[in-house]
Amino acid sequence: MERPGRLLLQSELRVRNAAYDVSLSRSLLIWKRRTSSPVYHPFRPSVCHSVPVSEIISVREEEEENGSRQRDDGSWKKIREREGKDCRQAFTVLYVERCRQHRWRCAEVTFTCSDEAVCQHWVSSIREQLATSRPKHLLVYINPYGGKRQGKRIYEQKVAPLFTQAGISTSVIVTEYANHARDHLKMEAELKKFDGVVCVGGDGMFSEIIHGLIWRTQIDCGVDPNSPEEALSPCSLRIGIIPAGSTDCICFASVGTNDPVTSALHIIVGDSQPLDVCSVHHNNMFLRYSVSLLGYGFYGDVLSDSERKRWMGPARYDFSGLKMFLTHHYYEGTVSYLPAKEIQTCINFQICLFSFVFHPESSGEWRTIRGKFLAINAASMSCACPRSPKGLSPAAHLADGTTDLILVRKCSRFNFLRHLLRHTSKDDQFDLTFIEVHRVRRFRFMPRHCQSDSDLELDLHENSKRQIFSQICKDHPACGCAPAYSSWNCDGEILTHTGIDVRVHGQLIKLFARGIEELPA
Ligand SMILES: CCCCCCCCCCCCC/C=C/[C@@H](O)[C@H](COP(=O)(O)O)NC(=O)CCCCCCCCCCCCCCC
Ligand SMILES: Nc1ncnc2c1ncn2[C@@H]1O[C@H](COP(=O)(O)OP(=O)(O)O)[C@@H](O)[C@H]1O
Ligand SMILES: [Ca+2]
Repeated sequence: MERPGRLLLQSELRVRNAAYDVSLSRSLLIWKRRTSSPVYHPFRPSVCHSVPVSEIISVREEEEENGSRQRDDGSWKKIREREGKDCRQAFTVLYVERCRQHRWRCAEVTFTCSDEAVCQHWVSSIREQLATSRPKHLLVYINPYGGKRQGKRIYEQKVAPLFTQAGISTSVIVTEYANHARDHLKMEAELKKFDGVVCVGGDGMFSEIIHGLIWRTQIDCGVDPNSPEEALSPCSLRIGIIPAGSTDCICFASVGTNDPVTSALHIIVGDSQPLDVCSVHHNNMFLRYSVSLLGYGFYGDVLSDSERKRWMGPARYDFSGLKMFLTHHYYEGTVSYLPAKEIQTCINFQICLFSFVFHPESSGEWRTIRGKFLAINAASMSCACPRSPKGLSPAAHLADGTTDLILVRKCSRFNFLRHLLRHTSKDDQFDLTFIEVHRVRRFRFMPRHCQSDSDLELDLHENSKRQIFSQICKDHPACGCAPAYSSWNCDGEILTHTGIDVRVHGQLIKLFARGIEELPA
């Protein structure tokens, strides 16, 4: 248990008619049952409770009348005074309770005191301790069409009541078209009025929010958002994600679950988790930002194919995933990357599996790999999601200024299936001869048909053969000859260019989250 530190308040209060010693410090609220006899009671239920002050959701005053509680709206006070009943003051503390799989729920405990002044002192003391780093005014964007189209209902039924309880005021915008939220943040939103932005939707909706917020921040700070070499200014507003999409991997990988109530509670207690953002350029022209997966080949093809099946809801990804697995296309190209240099081996192996602590500014030399790939994936975070609870790159860090470049070389369908299946089990999906993983700060990709003249000359002979074949293949799709290009899946959006230059901007944004907590053994 955490050490309580200097006590701010200590009283004897009652909980469900039993006497408790209750104490408040800057870090903990503790209530300990008073035992009338010193005799040991082996069957007595837990007698000492403690809650970190940082995990108290709110406090409200109650009035207790002969055991039956009433909310303090004034009306009861008058009746009580008139009738002179035996009344005591009470207050209720709402706090975070941990459930299975990183889920949080709201629990409550009501303390009764004999003295009204004592009660008020407790309420105001707890409220004073809650003041720091918690948001008071939030700007909420809801995508009503994400995932199973439940965004609006999820927000209204599960999230809004908690915000009200915690005294948070909100401005809610239900989007009317794609990029509505992005453009509102870019041009209209009065950001000074808010302590954070809430995104109700999936990864695509989150992507809209960060594009709006990052662009706006650069303009406000006088930074050119289009330049690939410029150091971008970090965004000061934190972003909360209420999961209501199809994959929800950004929420899952930063909170540990895709549960709207858990997310709402992380927002209320004011958690803060920095996040790396990749900028993607093509020939010095800005294309997009990415925080989760940038995937060429398999994941690009799955996304392109699934967009036409949006009516299927989240199941479209499984359908297209199976289809693209069977299609088994591979793509040729050159990947170059700047490795992140390790400076210190990770001490705690249990947290970081194979990982090291990397110095984000250090650099090695650019390295180049040419080959035939089923997939080229850059995971800037683990990309854990319900489909793959450990994610595409289980040891990726949320905010270390690096991305994990995963190269899946051309291999048999059987081997690719082994790789895919390992995403869902404890087996290491990288421990296969056709997989390579590099932790990088920057990388480039060039599909074979865009390579330089000298490269092209080398390939000329093969190329002309290929062009003839690709014509034949259009007419005879059954021949199985692979197309030359895939597309990039950039956090669930399709990129219009295949040759890209990617750079990681360490800790460019912040989430209302705390990363995935280690579960007690
Ligand atoms: C055989 C089982 C294989 C399971 C392999 C699962 C790997 C899943 C890794 C998922 C990484 C997700 C990264 C996040 C991407 C999102 O940004 C993005 C957008 O999300 P949004 O719609 O919420 O806005 N989502 C996606 O691009 C979805 C990717 C989903 C890929 C699913 C692939 C399923 C593969 C099925 C292969 C089946 C072979 C079966 C043979 C018998
Ligand atoms: N009101 C709207 N109408 C149509 N599309 C929208 C609207 N609001 C947002 N979008 C777009 O919907 C897409 C998918 O949203 P998202 O919330 O990520 O759901 P999903 O996880 O199902 O893909 C995003 O690209 C986003 O830009
Ligand atoms: Ca990272």
